Amino acid sequence: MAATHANAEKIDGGAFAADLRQRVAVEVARLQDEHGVTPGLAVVLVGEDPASVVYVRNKEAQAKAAGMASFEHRLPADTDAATLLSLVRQLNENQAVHGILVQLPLPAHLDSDLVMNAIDPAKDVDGFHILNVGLLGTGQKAMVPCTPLGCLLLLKDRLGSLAGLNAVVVGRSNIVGKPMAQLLLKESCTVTIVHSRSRDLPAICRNADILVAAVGRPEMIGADWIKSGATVIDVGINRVERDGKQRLVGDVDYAAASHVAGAITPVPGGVGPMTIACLLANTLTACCRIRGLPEPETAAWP
Ligand SMILES: Nc1nc2c(c(=O)[nH]1)N[C@@H](CN(C=O)c1ccc(C(=O)N[C@@H](CCC(=O)O)C(=O)O)cc1)CN2
Repeated sequence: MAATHANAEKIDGGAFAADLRQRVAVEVARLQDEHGVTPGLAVVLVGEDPASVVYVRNKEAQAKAAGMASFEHRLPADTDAATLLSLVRQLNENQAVHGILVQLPLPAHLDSDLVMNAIDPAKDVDGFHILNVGLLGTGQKAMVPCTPLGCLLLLKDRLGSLAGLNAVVVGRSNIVGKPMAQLLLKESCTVTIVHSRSRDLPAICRNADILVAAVGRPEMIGADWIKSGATVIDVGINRVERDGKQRLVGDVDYAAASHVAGAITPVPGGVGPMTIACLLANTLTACCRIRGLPEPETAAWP
């Protein structure tokens, strides 16, 4: 039986993201006034995966709302690799484009590593290019993947220094789990990554001051996996049917975990909105670096 804690604080990622977007918009306006430069974000969607269609639409709308130029590219699901790579090369050359994002997942016939590594690393606002992966892994100035960056910002806002805390990351994906672990390590946490083959997952998680759940399994993490007072970051976005209705739930059983955790992100309204806000912050940072201008105040890394 897990020790109970007064009801956990709900970490409002929606509000934090709105504030970050606003701060990015202020810096974009300043860049235009002082240097005549407008940051440009190119978003590429291949196919019509329903969730991706929504995410891409939101990215474009939020880029425009922040005063950026948005370059939108929709390609059919049967697009071949040569066509996609040719578009990426054109965007690499386009001086009005400072950030390039190819929405994942790509259709199965396309090799996402090949596509990510074709993006100019300076314009890789997703931080998925192998050069940025290596820079992050060695603690150097990199473009940092948006979702883990959003998680880190929420954690630092709540906890201040993370040094010395036990952090457990559940999931080892290249998009979230691995970069999240790197970021926490850079913050001097003691980091453990667990995954489907790990032994006694609940016992390892119960040792976590910070628990980041990124497995993609609806409500897999219950109250008895959580240390009393821990900060829980739920990256999962799972669509489930409950009482005949479609609902969105995380990887953590929110209601149960709330009685044990000290603070927890909800789904929706937690990590999700931070992903796009961090994308805008990365695009602004990329623009400043490419133009040789000082780093913007919203550049959260390193
Ligand atoms: N090239 C990339 N592809 C993907 C990324 C990424 O960072 N780069 N991440 C995810 C999807 N994603 C952004 O692309 C994303 C996911 C969720 C949200 C979000 O705002 N979620 C809301 C709920 C929205 C809903 O109803 O579905 C929330 O959690 O509150 C934004 C962006 C995979 N692909």
